[in-house]
Amino acid sequence: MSKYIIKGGNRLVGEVFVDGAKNAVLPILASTVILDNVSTMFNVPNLRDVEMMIKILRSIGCKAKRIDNMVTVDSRALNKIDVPEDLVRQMRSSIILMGAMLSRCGEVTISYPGGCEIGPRPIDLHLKALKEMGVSIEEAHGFIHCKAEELKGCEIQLDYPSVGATENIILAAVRAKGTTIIRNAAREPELQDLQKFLNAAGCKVYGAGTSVVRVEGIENTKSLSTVEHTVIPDRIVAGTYMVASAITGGEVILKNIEVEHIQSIIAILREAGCMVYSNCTTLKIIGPKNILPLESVRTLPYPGFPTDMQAQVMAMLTLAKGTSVICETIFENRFKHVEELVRMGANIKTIGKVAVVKGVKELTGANVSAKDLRGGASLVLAGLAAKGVTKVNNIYHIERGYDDFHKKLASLGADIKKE
Ligand SMILES: CC(=O)N[C@H]1[C@@H](OP(=O)(O)OP(=O)(O)OC[C@H]2O[C@@H](n3ccc(=O)[nH]c3=O)[C@H](O)[C@@H]2O)O[C@H](CO)[C@@H](O)[C@@H]1O
Ligand SMILES: C=C(OP(=O)(O)O)C(=O)O
Repeated sequence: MSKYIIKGGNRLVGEVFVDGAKNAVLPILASTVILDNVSTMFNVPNLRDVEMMIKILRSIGCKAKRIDNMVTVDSRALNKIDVPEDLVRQMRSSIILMGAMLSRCGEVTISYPGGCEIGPRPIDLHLKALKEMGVSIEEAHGFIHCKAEELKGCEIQLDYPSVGATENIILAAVRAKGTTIIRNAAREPELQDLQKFLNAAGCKVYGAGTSVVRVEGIENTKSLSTVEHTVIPDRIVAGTYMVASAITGGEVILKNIEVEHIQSIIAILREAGCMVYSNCTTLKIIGPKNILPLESVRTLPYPGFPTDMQAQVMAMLTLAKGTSVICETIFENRFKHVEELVRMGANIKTIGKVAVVKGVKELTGANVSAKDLRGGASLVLAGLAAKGVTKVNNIYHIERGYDDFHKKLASLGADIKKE
């Protein structure tokens, strides 16, 4: 199994291009099945999860082709309603095919999804909403069979602004009879990108990015057209390179960002002493001489500070001049990186949802293991600043979400290689 070998201590300097967002392109790829047409996506990152979604689409009869960062999906020949279990179990986003397939075929059999093990990740909100839309659901032997004679638009009040549930409901609703209103919808930017893609094809989705989304169902698919869509930049990848600059006292320029999407990350990094200058699509971040501790970092649904940046910011705070407190409110078990950071000399104590990080003078290189995607990225960041050599094992987790991570870090001056 591959690993990253990092010799820490280099200050990162230079420019890095931020690729398209994994969490935007995955639901968009799933939604191509609804259109019964040809869709072309640009700025598609080369990631394990994206390749998995493309494999799933092919397995149900779609034709999908990648040329560099452009992916074309022709969903006209879709001919199966069973989504293969081995592929579905490899990532979380596969569950979004439930809404998409219901829209296209009125029926789907799918297993429970996989993805990062960051706590229990139920799909009760997805299923409850689909039932309200007239879907009958049978669960047995780890499979979910959904069928709807007719999908009915309705008013759905989500108990929690779940990203995946909001996406699934939107996709089920675009071809339902009547109008669907989702209240307490997730407001993440990836939902706005999904809306943009769907509406470019002729769907009628309004309000994505706010907590009330309205979808007017289209009964005749003949009115849907082919789409060309450029995926939004990945705000979490951007945040990760920002921390790479911060933790090494570096000076990094990020190209292809959407500054509005990363305001909460910018705020946290400024509080930690970084200098950040930006316009809409480019940002420069200069790491501080001394990282300042943060009294309270709390992960929250967008526009709050993202849970997907918690581990990376924790890596940075292990070297702060003082004690920081991090509260993880989204996932129940998203501190698996802590014991690995401790191996590198970090001083971190966790009690339930809270981690207390006492800054240490230096981290030391160690043999560590990625347990999930962002936790894995945090170990690489820690390795960039640590004294000596860090080996990060199980990097297949990291490759789910970062395109050419080691090459991009190396181009900024990091001493990192993949073996
Ligand atoms: C592919 C993708 O886009 N993944 C992102 C998405 O995951 P995902 O869509 O899985 O995250 P959700 O917003 O659904 O989950 C947030 C919280 O709600 C809970 N929940 C969710 C659904 C449900 O039916 N019942 C329930 O209890 C989850 O267990 C979790 O505690 O949003 C998360 C929160 O920003 C991010 O960390 C993930 O990177
Ligand atoms: C948790 C993540 O992804 P997923 O929801 O696909 O597991 C993530 O991107 O950090």
